[in-house]
Amino acid sequence: MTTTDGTPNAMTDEARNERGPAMSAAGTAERELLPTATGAQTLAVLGPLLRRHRALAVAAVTVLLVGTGIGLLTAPLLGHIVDQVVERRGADALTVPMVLLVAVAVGRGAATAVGSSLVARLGETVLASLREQFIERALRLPLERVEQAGSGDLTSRVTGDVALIAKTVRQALPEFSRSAFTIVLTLVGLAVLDWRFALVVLVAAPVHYFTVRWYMSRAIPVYAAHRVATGALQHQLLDSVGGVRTVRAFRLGERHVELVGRRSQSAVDLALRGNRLVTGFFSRLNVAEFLGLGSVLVTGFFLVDNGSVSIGTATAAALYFHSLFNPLNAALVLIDDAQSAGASLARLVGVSSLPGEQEPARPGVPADGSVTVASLGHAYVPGRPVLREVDLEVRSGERVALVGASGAGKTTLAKLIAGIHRPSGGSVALGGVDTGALGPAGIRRTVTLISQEVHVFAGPLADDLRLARPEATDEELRAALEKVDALPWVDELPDGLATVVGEGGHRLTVTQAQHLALARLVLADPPVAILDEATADAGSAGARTLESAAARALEGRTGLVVAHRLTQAATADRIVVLDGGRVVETGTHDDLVAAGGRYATLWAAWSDSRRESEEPVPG
Ligand SMILES: Nc1ncnc2c1ncn2[C@@H]1O[C@H](COP(=O)(O)OP(=O)(O)OP(=O)(O)O)[C@@H](O)[C@H]1O
Repeated sequence: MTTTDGTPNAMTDEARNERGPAMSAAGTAERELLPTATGAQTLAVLGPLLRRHRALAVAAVTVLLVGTGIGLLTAPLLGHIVDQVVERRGADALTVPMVLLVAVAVGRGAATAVGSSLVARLGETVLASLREQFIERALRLPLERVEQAGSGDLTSRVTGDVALIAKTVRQALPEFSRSAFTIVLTLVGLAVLDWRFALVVLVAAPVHYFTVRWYMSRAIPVYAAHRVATGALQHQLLDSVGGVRTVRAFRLGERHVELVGRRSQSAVDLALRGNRLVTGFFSRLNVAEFLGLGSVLVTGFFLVDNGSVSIGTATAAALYFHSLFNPLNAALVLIDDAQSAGASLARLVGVSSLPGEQEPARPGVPADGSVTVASLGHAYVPGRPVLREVDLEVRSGERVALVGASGAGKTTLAKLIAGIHRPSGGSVALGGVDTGALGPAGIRRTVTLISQEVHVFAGPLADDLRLARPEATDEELRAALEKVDALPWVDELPDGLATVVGEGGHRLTVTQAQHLALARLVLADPPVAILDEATADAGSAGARTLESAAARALEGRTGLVVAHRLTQAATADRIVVLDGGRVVETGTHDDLVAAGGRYATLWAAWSDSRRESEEPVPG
């Protein structure tokens, strides 16, 4: 199905969820969050992405290695200078090593800058591919799955997790690579000076090893739990703030404050636990530094004493070890960032590896615009059906109004026909083909649903319209707008079709946004269109304008209209009345009024309310 408003329907359903106190109180409590990938699954997704950029990866590693190698010359050069001074060789003997020191600094700086930027580029490129993969899959997730998890879970992955990985890729990854190379090459440099130096440096290694193990075993679950807690908190905030009217109406304020407080407390507790771990981690690293440097100095003393090495070499060894402090600490601290980024990455990959919509091998082709609903039933919550045994036959080109009290199941029926939800029972066929055999893409081509919450995408108005038909010319866009009576106001916009609308642009009224949705419907030109409350929210004058626009947009196609304004029902070919999830009446307006049943009661109430507001009642 297509919603011409293009809104991921999660928001629509948030609004629906908002309605009942039952959900507000309990619905957020037990959500089945979207999955998080295991380490192996994450690597399995990252591997091919990295392989695609092998040349860039090799170039980045080579340049960084060269830069680090050049930097390692600093310590021996300083050691050489110390030897020259000890041997009282005079100032001239220092010229060459000094010039070399400057050359080493410049060479190392240049190579490190180029290498870091190559690593960052590699990281950004891989992240971009991963993000595209994630968004592509997220948009194709079955709506039920997103609803089960709560839209906050998906939103926090798209925003928080992606931002965290991006930050790590930009800042931590280049530094981590530099540090790792420096550590390895410095150890090699120590061994070249004298193998005994390399050996004693390893005294500190067990402390490092156990510190990292101690930290990782505690930090991984804490970070993973922290991200989950933040997702849950974000969802709770969306629920409580987004549903503020319902919360107030049902006096659920205290309950919601308590829920937000509880979720917020659990996020804070986990953050504090993370902080305590970091402090413990650094104290242990200081012990390792003390042990390592002490060992190198004592070894240097004995080696110089027995004449095995010069004072300059011992100095170089001490400088080497000292120069390990920064990269070692940086690399270990970055493990912290890597942990968080790893947890976020696993959450992205978890969504990317969910099964998406399945297209049938040979999708069927609808013969016409007819809609056949047979024994249709649906329950959002198992055991609580909201539609039962609904049978409905809509002829191609017919206009049917769905009428009923609030909660009768009109929107649910509309969504099941549009393929947004999969029915719990029964079947829907479009143009004689079962929706299962049509597949998601086939359903999208056949039905367009316009819901009340029309989303106007930020950008030029023409682009917004072309979402429905990308290849449409400006003339076709204008014709579609004219058909739904929107051309006059579009022509009056500062830049006409090129006017930037939506977030940050020209603000459209509710009626104008609905006009756009109807124009998109005309452009998409599906054989079946469903208008769900499309005119309900526009105020009386706006609603009348939209009613005639909607009637024109439905010309030449099958139209199902969820009619809150019964004037829309009165002009339909047929009216289907729903009550408690069942079809209780079907017929024309005149027949149903004459029958004196459910519809006649609704019509009488509607007419009374209209008379009170002194609007002419048709029919
Ligand atoms: N996403 C959802 N999750 C759980 N229950 C839902 C969901 N959407 C709707 N419901 C419930 O299903 C029932 C039918 O709702 P539906 O929106 O289909 O009725 P409606 O006739 O369109 O109502 P209205 O005229 O108020 O829009 C209601 O009890 C509603 O609370």
